[in-house]
Amino acid sequence: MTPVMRSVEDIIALMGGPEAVAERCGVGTEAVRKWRQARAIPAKHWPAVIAATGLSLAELSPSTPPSEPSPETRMSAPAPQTDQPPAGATAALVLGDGTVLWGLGFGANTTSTGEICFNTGMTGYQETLTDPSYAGQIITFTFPHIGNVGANAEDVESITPAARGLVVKLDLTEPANYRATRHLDAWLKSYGIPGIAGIDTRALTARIRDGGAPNGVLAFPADGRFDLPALKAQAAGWPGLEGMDLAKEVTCRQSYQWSEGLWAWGQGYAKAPAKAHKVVAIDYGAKHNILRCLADAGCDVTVLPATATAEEILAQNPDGVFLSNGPGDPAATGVYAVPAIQGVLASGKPVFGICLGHQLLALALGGKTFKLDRGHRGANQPVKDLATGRVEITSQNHGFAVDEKSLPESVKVTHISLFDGSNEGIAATDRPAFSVQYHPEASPGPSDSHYLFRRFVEMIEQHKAA
Ligand SMILES: NC(=O)CC[C@H](N)C(=O)O
Repeated sequence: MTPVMRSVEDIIALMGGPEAVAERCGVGTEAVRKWRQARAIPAKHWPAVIAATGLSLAELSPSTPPSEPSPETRMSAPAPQTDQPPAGATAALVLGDGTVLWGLGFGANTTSTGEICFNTGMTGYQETLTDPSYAGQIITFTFPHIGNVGANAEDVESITPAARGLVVKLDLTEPANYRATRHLDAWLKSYGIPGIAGIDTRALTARIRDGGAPNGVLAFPADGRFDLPALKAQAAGWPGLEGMDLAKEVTCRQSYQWSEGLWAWGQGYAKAPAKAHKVVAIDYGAKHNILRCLADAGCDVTVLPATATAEEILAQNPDGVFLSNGPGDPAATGVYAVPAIQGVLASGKPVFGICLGHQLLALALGGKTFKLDRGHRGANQPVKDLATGRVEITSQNHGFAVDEKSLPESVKVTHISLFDGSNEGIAATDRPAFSVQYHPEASPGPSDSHYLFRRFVEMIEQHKAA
């Protein structure tokens, strides 16, 4: 793997377009067309490119996604020396296999370790960064303009962001939005989160697509010194998300009441309407907008820590129990969460789960989960409702999934992903319990699936009436 700094398209644009490139390199435009197709410029032309752009050698190593190289135009020269920071580089993303990607640091001067995933959302980076399900992960944003609307105090999904870092293509610009109260850089610094810009995020995403999400280290040292052997060892030595219970790190320490409703243009967050039903929400790393959606649907929400036992949950005498989203491996969190959920199911109370809550419900009902080769993260993921045939565009963020083959007869599949056919929803046929893998609360993303909160409340109403 070669380091990734500039894409071929970027280099061509910098040089003034394909004709200019052909002229500077002394080739025909057909050759340039082939380079674009192969996403690589033959090494013998690099001196001409360096002369025309003023870029350093290390910045000129176009990525070559493993699945798409065209053999005749593939780079033939040895990869440039990556262990020396190119001029101007202030941060490094070091992958578990020793690959070093250099870039410009922003946010906090620190070093952080995690799984490098990618998110395809074009909006809502602040909500994404504050989604507790990103604990243990460094997020690569495929959308290049991250930071352009700054940061504010409203678009947050938790009190303290759990994401370990962010990787972006373009350097952060000044915020241009009337709601911005801070620069994203200052906001990240205040939470100790490092970022790196100048990375060819398309190539990094193609790499994750082809080889799975690597573990890595994002280093933005204040003194500009990189101990690469130590960083490589740190990246290679990180155990990975499988088997990791991260819910216990992000859950609330004690129970609390939630009363904020949904956000409206010009009004901010509403006071929740009259509360008809008492719902206990188990916080495995709950996004605030889920709690807002429950409150908006008429639920009086009491939030309990992830480790709450069935007795503690049922002692609240809830009309329904909600299982939240959260980070890490569901099987690891399931060690203590599954017995609690099974106790709740045995009581016959309605249960609704989202994302990690969906996976934990599946485990509690006798199913299994596994790590996906390619996680789903973005705000535009199509899901099919098998009962109606309708397609919902959904917000998603998960790296594990429910194994449909493992589900007992008493559990039916209700939703599937139209991207890869993986499971997106289940319902028990013998009790009032259902869940979805995606995020009906959006934030960020579309609100096609808000009806699920209504469905939960209807289930509670039916159960109360019975
Ligand atoms: N958003 C979530 O709840 C994520 C669930 C789980 N941590 C996964 O990655 O699959």
